[in-house]
Amino acid sequence: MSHYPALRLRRTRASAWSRRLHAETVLTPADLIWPLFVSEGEGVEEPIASLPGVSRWSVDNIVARGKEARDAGIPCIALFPNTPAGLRSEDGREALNPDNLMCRATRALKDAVPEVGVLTDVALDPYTAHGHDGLLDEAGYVLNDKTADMLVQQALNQAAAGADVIAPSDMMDGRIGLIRDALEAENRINVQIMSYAAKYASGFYGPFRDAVGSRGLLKGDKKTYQMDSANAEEAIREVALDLAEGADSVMVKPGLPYLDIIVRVKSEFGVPVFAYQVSGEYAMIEAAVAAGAAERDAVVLETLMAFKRAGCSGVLTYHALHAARLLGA
Ligand SMILES: NCc1[nH]cc(CCC(=O)O)c1CC(=O)O
Ligand SMILES: [Mg+2]
Repeated sequence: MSHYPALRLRRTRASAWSRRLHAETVLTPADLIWPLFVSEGEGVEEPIASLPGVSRWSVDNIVARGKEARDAGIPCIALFPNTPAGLRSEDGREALNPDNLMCRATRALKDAVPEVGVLTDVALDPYTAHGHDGLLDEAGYVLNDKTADMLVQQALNQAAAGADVIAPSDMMDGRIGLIRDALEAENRINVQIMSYAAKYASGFYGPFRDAVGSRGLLKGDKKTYQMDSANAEEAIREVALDLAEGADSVMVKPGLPYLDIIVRVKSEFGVPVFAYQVSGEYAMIEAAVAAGAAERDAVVLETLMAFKRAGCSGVLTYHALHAARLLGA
């Protein structure tokens, strides 16, 4: 082992070509999943105040975004609906409607840009009148098994519309195995499941709840089903169960505050791990940029690289299109 002055770690950093040559991690457009919010109507773009730069789009405009994704080299889009108020109910049954917003957007995307993957969110919160991810008992507790039965039907509904990846974000116990069995029974053997396996009850979801219209409806919090930020061992158990039940990949969410969880999951299981850089994280970056405290391009790419360095296969990020264009297809 040589020492200074023979050993100088700055030597390989001295020029751009050498920094590129020595980079341990790469970030490309292929690492990005772009979350999009779907609204009713035609030709509609609805900006979301708490998520500056992000809009809800009607199905026709979602197709246009799909083409942008393809052209920028983004492999996959994630869809979330802003269900019209009149279609929200106690049991969220609109989630099972084969012509709901998600299914229409999925069909339109698979029709127009089949080469882009479509990942659909399985959870009832965009469809319930109370904004929770499942069915409530009289005391307001989210019922696990009855909710899981609904989630299975919701997943089958999305798969029938053409979803490539089913992504349950509800945190009910046992739902991955139930969904996998149901997909097998319908012979949808190549539909993937990306489990939101370690999803924390977080203060970083606020702008998302504005985007899907559930913030004003939500009573209480989601701490009886989403994880406690104090816990890491429990995240390992969640991931182990979802993998045993048939998940193809697992997600950690939110992103940057939970990089330690990503590292542990990756080293423990060696499976594809994804991070969701959530709405509040996006909003923090945009607020810092607006305040003149940060330069957007630099912090966007730096945070996305952090996920790759931690071991992620990819990242769901509202900055996906911007980042993909910076990186070049
Ligand atoms: N099923 C709910 C869901 N799916 C994705 C997000 C958050 C994503 C984001 O903040 O960007 C949430 C919010 C919540 O759990 O209340
Ligand atoms: Mg679980």
